Amino acid sequence: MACSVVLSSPFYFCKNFTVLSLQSSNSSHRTRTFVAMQGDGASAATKNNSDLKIPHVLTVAGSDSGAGAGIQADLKACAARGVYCSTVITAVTAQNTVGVQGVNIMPEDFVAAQLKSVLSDMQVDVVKTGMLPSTDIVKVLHQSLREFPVRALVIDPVMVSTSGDVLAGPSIVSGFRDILLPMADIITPNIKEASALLYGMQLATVSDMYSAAKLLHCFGPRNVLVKGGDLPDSSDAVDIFFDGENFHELRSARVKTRNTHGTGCSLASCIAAELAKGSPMLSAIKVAKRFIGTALDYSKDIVVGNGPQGPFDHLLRLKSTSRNSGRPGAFNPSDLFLYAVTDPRMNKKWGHSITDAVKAAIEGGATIVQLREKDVDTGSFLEAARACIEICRHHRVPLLINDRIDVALACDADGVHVGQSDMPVRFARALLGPEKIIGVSCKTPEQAHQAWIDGADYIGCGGVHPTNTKENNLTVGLDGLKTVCLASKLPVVAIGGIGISNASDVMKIGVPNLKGVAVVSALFDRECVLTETKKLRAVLTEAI
Ligand SMILES: Nc1ncnc2c1ncn2[C@@H]1O[C@H](COP(=O)(O)OP(=O)(O)OP(=O)(O)O)[C@@H](O)[C@H]1O
Ligand SMILES: Cc1ncc(CO)c(N)n1
Ligand SMILES: [Mg+2]
Repeated sequence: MACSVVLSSPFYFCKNFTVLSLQSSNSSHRTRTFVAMQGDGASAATKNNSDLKIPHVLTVAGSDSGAGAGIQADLKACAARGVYCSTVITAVTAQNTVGVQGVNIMPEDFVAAQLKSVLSDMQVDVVKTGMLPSTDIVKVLHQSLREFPVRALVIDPVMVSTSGDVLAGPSIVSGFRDILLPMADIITPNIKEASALLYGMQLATVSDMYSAAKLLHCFGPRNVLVKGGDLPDSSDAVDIFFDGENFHELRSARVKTRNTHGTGCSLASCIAAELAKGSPMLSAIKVAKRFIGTALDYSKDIVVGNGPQGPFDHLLRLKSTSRNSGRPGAFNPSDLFLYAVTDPRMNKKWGHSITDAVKAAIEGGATIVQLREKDVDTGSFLEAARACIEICRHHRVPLLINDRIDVALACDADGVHVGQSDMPVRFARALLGPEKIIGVSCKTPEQAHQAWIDGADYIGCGGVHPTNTKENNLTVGLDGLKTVCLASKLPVVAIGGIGISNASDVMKIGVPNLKGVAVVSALFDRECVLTETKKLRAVLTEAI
């Protein structure tokens, strides 16, 4: 097969290469796979309670000691997508953000043993392959899949790492082409891999990617996704999908980051995960691509390692430092010391914008801010919250939202404060996740106990004294406050009718988990919020 023929005419190449024989061997395999798939599904339903079955991807790939790509990326991607992932390790690489320092290939009989262990026992839905470093391993995989058919096969024909290190030598290319591609439901080569599979065809443009996708389809996979992450001079991340009939050009904004190591492995694993959940191919690809883009964006500034290409964060937990600069991190009970609660009527009365009021309170010494924008429409509340969050992040002061979980989520606030008749804490926790701060108003030891059980971070106890910000509010007095503090396993902030004149008495009740006072009028129903906050701060500092 001459290279020049491939390069000069894709169509001619398809018609004249071994396409017909590939397709016929392919379709016979397909039939087997399909029949097996039907049987597999039926037996799964009779053997097990299928409702309890978790979607299962088996990855057959190499280990990356740096954990950005390979088996480790596959595990993280599947975990992030809510799918069980088992692993057959084909090679162990010594690898970091600089490159690949060593490769130790597993003996093929031990790869076979791993495959048998997993496939004979567990109900694997989808097999995804990554680094397959020898033709013998490719053959072993082929044999295992014939013995234990699965619903779908995703082949990521890993050959060269982005650092330029060879992960599967040129001898593997024919193994991919002749053995695996005809079995595949989808193949996901990057530009270099597509080129290698196509005998060195140059891929420099999106139009070349279209040609490559069509040519690769001739080798027998049902679907082809040519990934353009490494396409030079492209402001978008463009991938070309071809299902044998139609093309889809999938574009997303290219995230400016060094942390793209493992995008290919992760994309293929996400596709496998979505297929395992039952998605059709194109939706699986779209979900997977969006997931990679989000994860890259989320972790674009994290720094792991000193080399040119770092890993990204699949679990969206290691937050980008630029986006979250100033984010206060885990809840610190001492943040309750001077707790400022906003009030739109007071701001209106004194001609203060919400942002000016919040800024002044923080500059005066407030240690946490709660936006309590009653009777304000949702759009305006969100707008105010987004503006305030910038100020709070800048000063490393947590911002909480009163009542509105949706607003807190939309503006990525640090948490919420809920009342006894608002969203119950356990539901708020389920919606907000483990890291957001949740405070709840409590008047009794029973409520304080429940708050602890439900997963709140602090309680607000009051009204300690009568207040005009809450009508018909039962006051608990200093004694009631003390009783609740003693019963509470959570830190407490006192609220209700507290100001410069009585804050000291409140703090002096002498219970260690009373961490501070929350105030509305004492700061915001004043002409100069900055001055009043400074004065209150001085009183509180004096009292402890
Ligand atoms: N900077 C980026 N911003 C957004 N998406 C990207 C970026 N880089 C890659 N992608 C996307 O990530 C997916 C993987 O593509 P890529 O071409 O990087 O694979 P790969 O080279 O096999 O990856 P690997 O680094 O694991 O070898 C594709 O959907 C691609 O469009
Ligand atoms: C083990 C392994 N598999 C795949 C890749 C491709 O990113 C890599 N760098 N390392
Ligand atoms: Mg790449």
